[in-house]
Amino acid sequence: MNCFQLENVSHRYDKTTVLRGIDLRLKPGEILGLFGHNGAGKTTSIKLILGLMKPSEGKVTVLDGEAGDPHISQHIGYLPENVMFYPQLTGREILSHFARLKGAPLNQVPELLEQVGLGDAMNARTKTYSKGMRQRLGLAQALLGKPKLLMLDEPTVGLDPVATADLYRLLRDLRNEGTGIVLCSHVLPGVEPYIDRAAILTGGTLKAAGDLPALRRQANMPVTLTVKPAGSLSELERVIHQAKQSTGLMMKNDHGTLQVDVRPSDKMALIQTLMQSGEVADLGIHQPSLEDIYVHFIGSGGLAHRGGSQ
Ligand SMILES: Nc1ncnc2c1ncn2[C@@H]1O[C@H](COP(=O)(O)OP(=O)(O)OP(=O)(O)O)[C@@H](O)[C@H]1O
Repeated sequence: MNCFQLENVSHRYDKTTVLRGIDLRLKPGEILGLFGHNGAGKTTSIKLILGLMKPSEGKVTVLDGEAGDPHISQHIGYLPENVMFYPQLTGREILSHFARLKGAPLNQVPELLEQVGLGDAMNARTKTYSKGMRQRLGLAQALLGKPKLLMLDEPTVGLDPVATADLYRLLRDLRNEGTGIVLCSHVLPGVEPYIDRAAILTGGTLKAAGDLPALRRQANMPVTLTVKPAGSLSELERVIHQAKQSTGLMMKNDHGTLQVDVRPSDKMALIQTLMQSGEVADLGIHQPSLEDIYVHFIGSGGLAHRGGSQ
């Protein structure tokens, strides 16, 4: 079973095409990070999976059924980008209301509020909640009924670093219990260890999708070696220049340490040359991070989009 599958999906608002030929799927027990600049098409993709809209072209399958079918929707949890609640009601009252709407057992309510860290505040009116507390209440709402597919649009907005780490840990637990999770965001720092795969959208097109090693291979970005000389820096530079892999190498002296950018396929050979030279006191290897990969795929077009109208 797939939690969802998009097959050659395109979508238009009036005459403007905002998604083009998207192929993407999510398996149970997997966390997919859906990343893209403002206006890339993340929310539109989510709305299609939720069945709030039909795609202009292509097919959307959710939990092996049709997107929007109420029998399917009851197994989906959704945290929208902007959560709003009745200010006069308490967190507990609000969550109980959503539980009734969703047909979820009411005894889940206090349990979930504890789980998201609102145990002490569940009987306070939400007008007294901070932004982060409202976000946690939104998350509790999304978790009602133990969804098989959980879709979170910008879930870390308003959360402090500790709450963000708590959220990611909670998502990992749910993932381990078999929930398929979509984490939709343009906030990348910190998310890398918690996702299984990333999909990078730009201008309505899926630029890349896969786990981090696959994305690294696809991007073929250089690996950076930080090399500390055992003796003189110039001798170390000479060894690197003479190395067979030196074509296209970028080298920079950073306070007496060399930063060397090397193609992934040349990395091991260069490390061997360096170690055999006896000129290396210490060596660090820095793979491109998710943020580096994102910037690589989004490119300057992404910068233009990010400074765009949204
Ligand atoms: N209801 C709508 N009618 C017309 N155009 C829309 C509508 N909703 C979104 N769009 C346009 O579709 C494109 C994709 O928007 P979408 O909200 O899916 O992007 P996003 O990646 O979620 O962006 P953000 O990170 O800013 O939330 C944008 O150009 C946006 O202006």
